[in-house]
Amino acid sequence: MSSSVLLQRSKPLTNILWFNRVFARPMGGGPRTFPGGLNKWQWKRMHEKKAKEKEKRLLEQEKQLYQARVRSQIRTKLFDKADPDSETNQHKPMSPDEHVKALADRFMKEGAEDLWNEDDGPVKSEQRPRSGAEANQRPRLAGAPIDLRGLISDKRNSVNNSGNLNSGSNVKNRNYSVLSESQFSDRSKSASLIFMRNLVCDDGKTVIPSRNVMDFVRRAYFSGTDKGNFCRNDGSSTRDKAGFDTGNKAKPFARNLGNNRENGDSKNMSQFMKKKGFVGKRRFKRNESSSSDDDSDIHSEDVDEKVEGWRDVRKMGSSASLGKYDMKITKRVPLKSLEDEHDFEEQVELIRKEISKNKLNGNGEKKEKREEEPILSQKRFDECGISPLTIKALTAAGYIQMTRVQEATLSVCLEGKDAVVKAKTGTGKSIAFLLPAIEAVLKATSSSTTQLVPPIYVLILCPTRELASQIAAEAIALLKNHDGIGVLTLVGGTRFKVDQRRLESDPCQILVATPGRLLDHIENKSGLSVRLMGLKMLVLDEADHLLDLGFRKDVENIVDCLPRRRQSLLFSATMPKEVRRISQLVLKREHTYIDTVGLGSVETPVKIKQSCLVAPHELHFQILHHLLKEHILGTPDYKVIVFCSTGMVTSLLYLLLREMKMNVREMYSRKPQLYRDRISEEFRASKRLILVTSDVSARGMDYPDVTSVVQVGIPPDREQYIHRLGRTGREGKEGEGVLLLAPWEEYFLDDLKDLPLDKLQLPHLNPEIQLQMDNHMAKIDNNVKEAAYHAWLGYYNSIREIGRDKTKLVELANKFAQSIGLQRSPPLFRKTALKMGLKDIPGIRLRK
Ligand SMILES: Nc1ncnc2c1ncn2[C@@H]1O[C@H](COP(=O)(O)OP(=O)(O)OP(=O)(O)O)[C@@H](O)[C@H]1O
Repeated sequence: MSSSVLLQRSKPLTNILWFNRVFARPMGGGPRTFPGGLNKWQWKRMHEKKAKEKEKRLLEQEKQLYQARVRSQIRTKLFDKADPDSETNQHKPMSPDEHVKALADRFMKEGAEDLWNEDDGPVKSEQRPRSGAEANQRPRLAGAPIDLRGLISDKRNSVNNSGNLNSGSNVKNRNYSVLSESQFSDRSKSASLIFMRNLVCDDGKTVIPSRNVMDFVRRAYFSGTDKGNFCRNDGSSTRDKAGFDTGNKAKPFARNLGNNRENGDSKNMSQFMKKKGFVGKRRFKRNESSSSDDDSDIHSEDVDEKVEGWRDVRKMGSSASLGKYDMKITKRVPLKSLEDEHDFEEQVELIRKEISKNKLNGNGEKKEKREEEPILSQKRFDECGISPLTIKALTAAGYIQMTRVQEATLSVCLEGKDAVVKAKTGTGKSIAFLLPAIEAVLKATSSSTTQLVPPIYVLILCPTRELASQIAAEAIALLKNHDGIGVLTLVGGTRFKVDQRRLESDPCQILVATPGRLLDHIENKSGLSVRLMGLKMLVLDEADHLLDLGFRKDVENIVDCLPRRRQSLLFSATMPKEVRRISQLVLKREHTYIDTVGLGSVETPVKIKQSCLVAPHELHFQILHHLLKEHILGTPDYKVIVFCSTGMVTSLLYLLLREMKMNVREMYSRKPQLYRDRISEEFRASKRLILVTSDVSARGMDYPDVTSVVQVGIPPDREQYIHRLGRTGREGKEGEGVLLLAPWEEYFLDDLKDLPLDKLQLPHLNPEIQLQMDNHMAKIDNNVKEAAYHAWLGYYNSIREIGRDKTKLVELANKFAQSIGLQRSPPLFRKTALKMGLKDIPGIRLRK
C-alpha cells in the first residue's frame, strides 16, 4: 500500500480518535457515538426532531404576531377615529357616537373577538375622579347622554352597598372557566361579552346582560330606525360612520353592515351576527360561587325597554376602557421586541416605497436628479480595532475608508452579535462580513489548544460556485499577512475526492461553500462534521436566496450540524419579509437588523439608469442586438451582461450573437466548472465583452466596471431584478439597465413601480438586420433550439401569473418556437408534459 493511501486511510481514524476524546467516549471498535450515547442516526433524528419543533415554535410565534398586529391595527384605527385631533393617544372621554362606533367596531368586527380575554377588566378602577355627590349634582337631563363610566362606577358603588351585583374588583377574580361551556368558540369572544355584561343602565343599578347590550349596540348602530339615530348624524358612508376597515377580511362584513343600514333591516343583522357567533349563542353558565353574575338573568325585553331610553345617551365611558384595560397589551410582552421590529421594518419598507413612489410621481424631475450617493463613510479601517495585519492588507488593496455598510455593521459583528444586514448591491458587503470572520478566527486560534483535527471556525455559505470562489479569493487577499490561516472552497462541479484531499492537507479555518456540496461532505462521514463542531461564525451571503425554497432544506440540514453557540450573520441586498421571518431558523432571537438602504431611498443604486422596453417577444433578440449595438457605439469600453431566463435560452442567444459577430461569452450552470471559472476570470479582467448568462451570475458577482445590464424577459421576482441590475453601477459608479418585456409580461412592472424605470419606445428595427438574424438563426443546430424551447416553456410554466393559463402559455411558447426558426414545436416527454400540466393542452406535441 502506498504511503499516500496509508495517509488517506489514517486521517478518518484520527478524526474518530479525536472525536472520541472530545466527547469522552470509551474507546473501542464500535460505531461512532455522539453525546448521550446516541448513534449517528439517533443523533440525526434528534436534530431533525428539534428542527421540526423549532419550526413549529416559529409558526406559533408568527401566528401570535399576526394576531397582535391585527389587534394593534384595530386599536390604532380606533384611537385615531376616537380622537383625531389628539397628538397622543391619551384616553380622553369619547363622544357617544364614537363610543358606540368603537364598541361596534371592536366587538363585531371579524377577528375582534381576539381583543379580549378572561383577564380583561374593563370596569376596574375608575380613572376619572368623580364623587358620588358630584354625580348627583349633575342629574341626567332628558336627551343628555349617559355617562357610562360614571354608571360603571355607580354600579360598583351600588354593588358594594347592596352586595348583589358584581363589583368591579371582582372582575379579575371571576372564574371564566364557565365560558368554555358556552357555545362560543373561544374564550376571547366570551370575554368581550363579559365586558358588555358589565355595562349598566341609567339607573345605575340594572346591569344589562351582555346579549342585550350587544342588541343595543346593534340596533343603535345598525338599524335604520330612530333607536340608533345617535350614531347616524349624517348620511355619510357606512365606512365613515362605522369606522370599519373595509379592507382585507373585514370587507364582506362591512358590506353586510352597509346593506343592513341601508335597508334598516335589523333582522338581517341579527342573522348575520348569529352567523358570526355574537348573538344567540348564549347563555353563559355562571360560576356557582360567583354571586355577581346574576345580571345575565335579566330578560332581554326589560333591557330592550331600558335601551329605548338610551337614545339620549351621555358620555359613555372613554377610550380608556378600550385601551388601558386591554390585557392583550401585557400578553404581547414576550413578543414585543420581535413584533416591534417587524412592524418597524414593515413601516420602513412601506414608507420607503411610498416616498420613492411619490418621488416618481412627483414633478418628473427625479429622473434627471440622480443624486450623489457616497458609498464610503468617513471612518477608516484603522479606527475600528481590527488586526493591524488585516489593515495592512486592506491598505495594500487600496481600501482605507470603510463603506457605509462596513461602518454600520463592523462594531455589531465584532461584538459577536447575530445580525441581518441589508445593503444595496456593490457596496462592500463581502468585506463587511470577512473582517469580523477573520477576527473570529484570530480570537479562536489564540485561545484554543492544539487539536488533532483543526476546527473550522468560520463557514460562509453562498448560492453559486463563482461567488464562493470570489469570496474565498477576497478572504485570501485580506489574510495575506496572517500566517497559518487558510481558506478553502467546497463547491459542486469539482471532484469530491479532490475536495477531501484538500480538506485533509490544506489548513482551513475559513470554509466557503455552496450548500449542496457541503452537505455531501457532511453526510459522507468525511470528518467535516467533526471539524464544524468548533465553528464560531456562520455567514449566509445572499441570505434571502439561501433561505428561499430552493436552498432552504439544505441550509437547515447544515445548520442542524453546527454548534448552537455560534455567531450568525445574514447579508443581502434584498430581504423580503417572509425571508426575514424564517431567518430565525438560523439566527438567535435577539439579533440586530441593519438596513443601510435608508428611508426614502430606492433599493437600487441611484446611479444606475433603469429603463424598460415592452415589445412582442418574437422581436426580443433583434431588439437586444439593436440595444447592444447602440451601447457599444456610445461606450467604447463597454462591458455588458445579458441575462436570459434559462441556461438553454442563454446558449441559443450566445450562438446567435456570436454569429452576428459580436464579442460574446456564455455562462450557465450546465457548463463544465473549469469553463465557468475561465469565462468568469476572463470577463472580470476584460473590457469590450458581452457576457450572456443565466441567473448563475445574478447575485454577488463583482465584475468590475460593467457598463450595462440587459434582462431579456421577466426575472423570477423583484429581488432577482435588483440583483441582476446590481452587476452594474457598483461602488457608486454609473451604470445602466434595460428590462426587455413582452406585453404579457408587463404586469411585472407593478412589482417595480417604486423603482425609477423609464419606458423606452420601440426602436426602429432595420429589416436587413432581421434578415441577417434569420439566416444566422437557421444555421444554429436544431437541438439547441429545441432545448431552448423546452426550457422556455418550463420557465414560464413555473411563473404563476403566466403558467396558470396553460393554453395561452402553449400558444406563446409555440410562437417562440417559430421565432427561433423551428417549423413545429418540439415534442415533450409524456411524463414531463404531465408534470407540467400540459399533457392535454392543444398545441403540445408528445414524444411517441
Ligand atoms: N472600503 C472599501 N473601499 C473601496 N472599495 C471597496 C471597499 N469595500 C469593498 N469595496 C469594493 O466594492 C466592490 C463591491 O463589493 P462587494 O462585492 O462586497 O459588494 P456587495 O455589497 O457584496 O454586492 P452584492 O450585493 O452584489 O453582492 C468590490 O469591488 C470591493 O472590492
